[in-house]
Amino acid sequence: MSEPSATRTAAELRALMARAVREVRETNPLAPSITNTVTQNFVANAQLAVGGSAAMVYLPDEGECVAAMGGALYINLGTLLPIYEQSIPRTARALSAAGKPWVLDPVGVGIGSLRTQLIQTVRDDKPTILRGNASEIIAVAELWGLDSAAASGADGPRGVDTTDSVDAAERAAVAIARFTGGAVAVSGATDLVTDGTSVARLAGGSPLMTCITGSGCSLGGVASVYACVADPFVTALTATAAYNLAGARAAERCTGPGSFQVAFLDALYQLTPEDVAEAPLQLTVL
Ligand SMILES: Nc1ncnc2c1ncn2[C@@H]1O[C@H](COP(=O)(O)OP(=O)(O)OP(=O)(O)O)[C@@H](O)[C@H]1O
Ligand SMILES: Cc1ncsc1CCO
Ligand SMILES: [Mg+2]
Repeated sequence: MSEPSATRTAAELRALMARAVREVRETNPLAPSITNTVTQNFVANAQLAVGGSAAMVYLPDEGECVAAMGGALYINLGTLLPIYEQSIPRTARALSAAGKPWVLDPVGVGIGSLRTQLIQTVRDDKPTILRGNASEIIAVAELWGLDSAAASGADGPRGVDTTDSVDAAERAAVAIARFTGGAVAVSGATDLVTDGTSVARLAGGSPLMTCITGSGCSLGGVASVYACVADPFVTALTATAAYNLAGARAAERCTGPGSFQVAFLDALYQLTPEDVAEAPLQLTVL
């Protein structure tokens, strides 16, 4: 994995994004997951489509085992089971102790007490990449005490969906990235990715991505594949750009959500390093 430098230009980042896409296709890295039962199959298929390898587990010792085995891990809180009270903290601790990259998707933060408890428990294990929709990112910044005003003007998640705009989550995202030392990716019509030093806005995708379940979940899974070969900011940018391109292309070839999902996996599979390097990306240094 390459080390991040302080601040990089858009051209430097684009070259590293292309390298990440190429390296994943050449090395087929394993990025195991503890993820929700709704979208598990789609997450695994998206990881395979970009050239990675998937393995989904549930139990505490399995989480620790795959944390040692994989290049990076994906933890998604979408559908919690009682055993996750042990599996998720033990896996996050193992990752943090081993210095392994991992991606956290705090799906549905606010539903029930275990989700809140788990997000608070893994705070100091510092996910390398926090990925979520705008309402989820705002809620995590507040739960972690990083932006006490974050949720004051926010509407909050509605189940697993956002009610807030990506721009409304910028301050929360920057605060989280500065705390973790990693990257935060906020999804929406135009996505926002930050490492706490720079903020990138990436346009593209399709509104059809909100008509199928798991675009966001699988984006997190694909990010964990790129995390096996790239630093956090490059990882989050690469996955986000890949999704925006594949979403836009799939929308041109489909007749509705069902055929969109199939076309989307095909488009992910067909993406080249050059495509990703040329994706829309607007960079601002803070
Ligand atoms: N209106 C839109 N136009 C274009 N792309 C979009 C739009 N809304 C979301 N996307 C894209 O869809 C993907 C998932 O983002 P979204 O914010 O829907 O995630 P999510 O709410 O976590 O999804 P889920 O929890 O269902 O997996 C991202 O790649 C994002 O860029
Ligand atoms: C619909 C749904 N419910 C719990 S997880 C999930 C997948 C999208 O986040
Ligand atoms: Mg989601």
